[in-house]
Amino acid sequence: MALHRTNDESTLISKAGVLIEALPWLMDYAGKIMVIKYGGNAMIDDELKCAFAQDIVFLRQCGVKPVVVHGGGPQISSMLKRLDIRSEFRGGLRVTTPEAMDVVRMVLVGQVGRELVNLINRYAPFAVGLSGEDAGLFTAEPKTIQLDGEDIDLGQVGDVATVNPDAVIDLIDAGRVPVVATVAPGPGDLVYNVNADTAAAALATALGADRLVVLTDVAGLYADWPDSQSIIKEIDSTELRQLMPTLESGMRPKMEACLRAVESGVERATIIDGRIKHALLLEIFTDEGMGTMVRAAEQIQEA
Ligand SMILES: Nc1ncnc2c1ncn2[C@@H]1O[C@H](COP(=O)(O)OP(=O)(O)O)[C@@H](O)[C@H]1O
Ligand SMILES: CC(=O)N[C@@H](CCC(=O)OP(=O)(O)O)C(=O)O
Repeated sequence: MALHRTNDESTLISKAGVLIEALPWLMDYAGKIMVIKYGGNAMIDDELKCAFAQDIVFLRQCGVKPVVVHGGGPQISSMLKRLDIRSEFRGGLRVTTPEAMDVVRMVLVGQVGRELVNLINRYAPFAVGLSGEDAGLFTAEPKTIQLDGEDIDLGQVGDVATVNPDAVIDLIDAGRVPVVATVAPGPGDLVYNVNADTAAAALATALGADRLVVLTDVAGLYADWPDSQSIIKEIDSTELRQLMPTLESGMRPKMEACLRAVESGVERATIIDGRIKHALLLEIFTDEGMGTMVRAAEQIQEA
């Protein structure tokens, strides 16, 4: 025999309220492709990683088609340190020597990707890991940047040159959840290190995804970093373009990626705080949402 634990009526009503609040969002997003970028800085501990995996399974069970693109910057840095290989960031990107590239590939594909696949598959056999090297998913072209008017050589760092999303679409159609690591083949028979935000935006565009959601380690985009009063709730692409030169470090490739995505047809790109448990579900299924949402200026005018 099992007895009911007594819950007062208001607790029960508020539980039902949470479910009902999700209803319009469930109806809106069923059948839609959502690219979710999981940054290495948001993979703080096992509990958070498990909660992320649960959120992905939850989305999939609700009929959403989630595609995970993962980072792993801090995990790469710690392995490079253990192996005594020097690495530095310029303009938010890791200068990648051939020696460092072996480590990037090993950590992203063989460690971070594998772990996420296993966490999701604890619930149901949905997740399949792949990288830009699989089935021609991405090709890379060497990335160059300018800092203070100077050309910077980033080594084996790539931008996405082409995307062939067929393998990802096959997996989605089979009810799977693709989990993508962002290394990609490019010129000179080399493999390139592609920033995960950049790759997520390119994949979201190629898939015609409805949404790009980026989990990171801040509450959102700050207009005046690090003034905590300056977190932006919503910004359009024109305003973001103006803010771009003021952005520092990892936020620059991230916001560039969001800009590219919304200007290429992704309806919304959102930056959320992945340090909060179940941030993804809170963003997708609550009216309030989380973090900073970017939309194309033209789209807001049309609405
Ligand atoms: N304007 C800004 N708003 C928010 N964060 C910023 C801003 N400028 C710089 N940052 C930094 O960018 C970091 C996020 O980028 P990054 O470390 O590359 O994250 P991830 O590993 O999730 O890709 C934040 O932790 C913060 O230190
Ligand atoms: C070129 C470049 O910087 N590549 C990144 C790839 C991983 C990544 O983007 O991870 P996060 O999302 O956790 O930052 C790196 O080597 O760290």
